[in-house]
Amino acid sequence: MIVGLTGGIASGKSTVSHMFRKLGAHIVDADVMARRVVEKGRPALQEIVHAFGPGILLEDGTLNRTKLGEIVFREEQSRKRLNEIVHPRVREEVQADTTTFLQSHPDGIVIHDIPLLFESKLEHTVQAVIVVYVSEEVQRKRLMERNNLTAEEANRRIAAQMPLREKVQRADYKIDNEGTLEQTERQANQIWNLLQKQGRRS
Ligand SMILES: CC(C)(COP(=O)(O)OP(=O)(O)OC[C@H]1O[C@@H](n2cnc3c(N)ncnc32)[C@H](O)[C@@H]1O)[C@@H](O)C(=O)NCCC(=O)NCCS
Ligand SMILES: Nc1ncnc2c1ncn2[C@@H]1O[C@H](COP(=O)(O)OP(=O)(O)OP(=O)(O)O)[C@@H](O)[C@H]1O
Repeated sequence: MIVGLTGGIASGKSTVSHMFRKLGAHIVDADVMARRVVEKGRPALQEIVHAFGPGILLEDGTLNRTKLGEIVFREEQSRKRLNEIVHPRVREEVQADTTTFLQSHPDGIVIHDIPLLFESKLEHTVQAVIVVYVSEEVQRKRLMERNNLTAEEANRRIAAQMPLREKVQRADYKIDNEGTLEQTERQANQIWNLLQKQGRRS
């Protein structure tokens, strides 16, 4: 069974995916895949240099993620260009990892942690979608603290995604991550039990 886990930037997807991992899920993290496909020597990195210029690399030849982030969260066209380079490769890696896992664990639950699941129209690739949500105020505060951003920078990143309330409306399961980690974990446990029942039925 494949389940999508999504939300807004800094709404708590990684926090929740760690909880599901502890419960026994196999997690496929799109952010991890997106880092892997742009490592030194990979064709996507060459394409990024072609599109954004050699100044987008650090001295050691790896991607300057801070600089690229500043560009793409400011300019929609640049973001689209980067997405065109990175997303098809991330999709391939997600699929390959999932196939390999399910071959050896046919009854396992695979969770696709994909921040842009709805934006990229990937709902049809999963059997259920879990959305992790917080209010926009808490989202901005946690994002500013985690990434050391100004309110304006954080707002630009939030605006680069579908509004979180729209994602909540499309969810099969919702996790309110505004409270304590214990409160979040309780919701994750309940959903895990429901997913196991759903898996046995299908
Ligand atoms: C712009 C980049 C270099 C910034 O790197 P950085 O290390 O600062 O951030 P990181 O990759 O950890 O992403 C943090 C969060 O930003 C959000 N985000 C990232 N890319 C995008 C995007 N293209 N559009 C909207 N939101 C995005 C996601 O919520 C993600 O979880 C990087 O995010 C990137 O390569 N983005 C393009 C690939 C992508 O879309 N990744 C997201 C899921 S596949
Ligand atoms: N319930 C909570 N209480 C307090 N802080 C939290 C809670 N959940 C998450 N955080 C913190 O909020 C920040 C964002 O959480 P996390 O990294 O899990 O979000 P994410 O949705 O995976 O982010 P991204 O989209 O950027 O990958 C982190 O610094 C995390 O430690």
